[in-house]
Parts: sequence; structure tokens; C-alpha cells
Amino acid sequence: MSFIFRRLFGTTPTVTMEAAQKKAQQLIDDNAVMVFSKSYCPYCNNTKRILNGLDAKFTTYELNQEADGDDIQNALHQMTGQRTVPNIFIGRVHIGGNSDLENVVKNGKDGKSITELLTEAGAL
Ligand SMILES: N[C@@H](CCC(=O)N[C@@H](CS)C(=O)NCC(=O)O)C(=O)O
Repeated sequence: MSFIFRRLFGTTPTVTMEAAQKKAQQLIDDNAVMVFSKSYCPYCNNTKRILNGLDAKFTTYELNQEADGDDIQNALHQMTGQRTVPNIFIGRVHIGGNSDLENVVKNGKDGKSITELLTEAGAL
């Protein structure tokens, strides 16, 4: 069984996909802005710089520093279709990666500015 997982995902899971999805969703639900990140990732650092520049409260989960990081990354892939980090949520809404956040900062999303989105989410 672990052989199949290694072939599919590159690692052996420490938790089930269901448990990983539940944990990822809980982090998304509990935090105004949730950033799944890797501590060495330059795109993640840029996202943190942008959010700090906006004075937004945000929570990070550094996937490379957590025992279940690979499982959470696989769960996020299932949930959002996105495998890369950063994987960003504002007010439980999936934003995408760093370039998507940059786009929202420039153009807003669904007619709302980044400030409105962050305020509604409770991050400002
Ligand atoms: N266009 C993406 C690029 C993100 C990206 O390439 N991230 C790298 C890490 S720096 C990644 O996720 N690599 C695959 C991995 O770490 O599993 C964005 O703007 O967020």
C-alpha cells in the first residue's frame, strides 16, 4: 500500500487523505488569512511581504517543517487543484498562489478590493 502512495505522491502518508483534508479545512476555517507555505520558498516570502505590507493578520503552515506537511500538500492538491506553495485562502476563499495574490492586490476579486476582502475576512 505504501508503495502505491510513494508512486503516486512521492512519500508515504502519515495520516489518511480524509484526515489531512479535515485538518487543512480546519486551518482554512479558523484563520482569516491562511497561507500554506514552505519556509525556503521565495514566492511564499513574497506573499508574506505583501500581507505584512497590508498590515493583514495571517497564519502560516510551513509544510516543509511539519511531519504531515506532504499529506497536507496532497490534500490541498485534491481540494484546490493547486500543488504549489504558497496556497492562499482569504476568508475561506481560495485565492491561489503568490501571482494570484498579486493580481488580487492590483485588480481586486469579484468586484472587491484586497482591503475589502481582508476586512470582511477579519484580517484587518
Ligand atoms: N506561480 C506560483 C509559483 C509557486 C512555486 O513555484 N512554488 C514552488 C516553491 S518556491 C513549489 O511549490 N514547488 C513545488 C513544491 O514545493 O512542492 C506562485 O506564484 O505562487
